[in-house]
Amino acid sequence: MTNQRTPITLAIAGSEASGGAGAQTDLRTFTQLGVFGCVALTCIVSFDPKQGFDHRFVPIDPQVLTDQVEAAVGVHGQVDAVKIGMLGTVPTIEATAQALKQYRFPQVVVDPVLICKGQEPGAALDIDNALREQVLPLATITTPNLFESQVLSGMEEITSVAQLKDAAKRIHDQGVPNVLAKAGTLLDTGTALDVFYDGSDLEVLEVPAIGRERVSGAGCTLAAAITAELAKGATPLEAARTAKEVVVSAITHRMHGNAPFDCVYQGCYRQA
Ligand SMILES: Nc1ncnc2c1ncn2[C@@H]1O[C@H](COP(=O)(O)OP(=O)(O)O)[C@@H](O)[C@H]1O
Ligand SMILES: Cc1ncc(COP(=O)(O)O)c(C=O)c1O
Repeated sequence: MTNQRTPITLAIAGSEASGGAGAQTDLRTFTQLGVFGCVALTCIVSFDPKQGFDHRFVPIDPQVLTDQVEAAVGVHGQVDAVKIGMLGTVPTIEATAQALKQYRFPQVVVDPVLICKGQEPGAALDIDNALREQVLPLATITTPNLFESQVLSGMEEITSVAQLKDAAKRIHDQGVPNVLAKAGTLLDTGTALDVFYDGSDLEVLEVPAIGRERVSGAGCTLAAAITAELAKGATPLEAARTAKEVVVSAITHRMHGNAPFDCVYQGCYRQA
C-alpha cells in the first residue's frame, strides 16, 4: 500500500445512455488506467431504436454545467487533467471555455466532437467556430478525427498521410501545442493511423487495424486515455502511444448489440 495520491480527471462530456460513447466510456477508461474520474455532463444523447438508432440530443442548461464543474473542483480541490468531449451547443461551449479560464486545469484534452446527428445542420458552423475560437486555444492537446482535422485545418481534403501531417501542423499553428490527428482506417493503409505533432516531433502512430467497421466510442476512449496518462505525468506523446494500446484492446473486446454499430469496451485492458 502506498499513500501516493490518486490522480483526478474530469470529463466535460455528454451522456450516451447505452454506455458505448461519451461520459460512460470516459469513466470506464479512467478507472482502467488507475485515475479517479469525475463528470460534468454537457448533454444527453439517447439513440432511438425506432428510428435506426438516430441520436436524440438534449443539451444541459449551461449554468448546470458550470455548477457541476464547480462541484468537482470544490470536492477534490485539484483536478489533474480535463477531457472535453461533446459540447453540442454554443452556450455549452461558452460555459466550458469560461470554466477552463477560471480553473486553469494543468492539462486539457479537447476531443473536438463537431457534429451530432440529432442536431440541425445550421448549428454546425456556429459550433465549429465557437469551438475553434473559445475552447481550442485552451487545449494542451486536441484529437480531431479525419473530418474534424479537415474542418479545423481548413483543408479541402485529406486523402494521404502527407495531407494528414499537413493538417496536424496547421491545427498546431492555430495555437494548440499538441495535435493528434486521427485517420484511423480511413486512409486505406490497412492500419489505424494517427499523426502526432507538437511543433518539433512529427510522428505517425500506426497499429494493425482491427476490422474495418467503425466502432462507437473509439475516439472518446482515445482522448480519455490520453487524459488519464497526462494526469499520471506522461508526456503528450507517451500518453498518445498508451492511448492507442487502450483503443486496440477496447475495439478487440467490443460489444455487439442490436444497433448497426458495435461499441468499445475498455474493461479488458491491462497496463504493462
Ligand atoms: N479498426 C481500428 N483498429 C484499431 N484502431 C482503430 C480502428 N479504427 C479507429 N482506430 C483508432 O481509434 C482511435 C479513434 O479514431 P476515430 O474512430 O477516427 O475517432 P472518432 O471516434 O473521433 O471518429 C484512433 O486512434 C484510431 O486510429
Ligand atoms: C455523448 C457522445 N459523446 C461523444 C460521441 C462521439 O463518440 P466517438 O468516440 O464514437 O467519436 C458520441 C457519439 O455517439 C456521443 O453520443
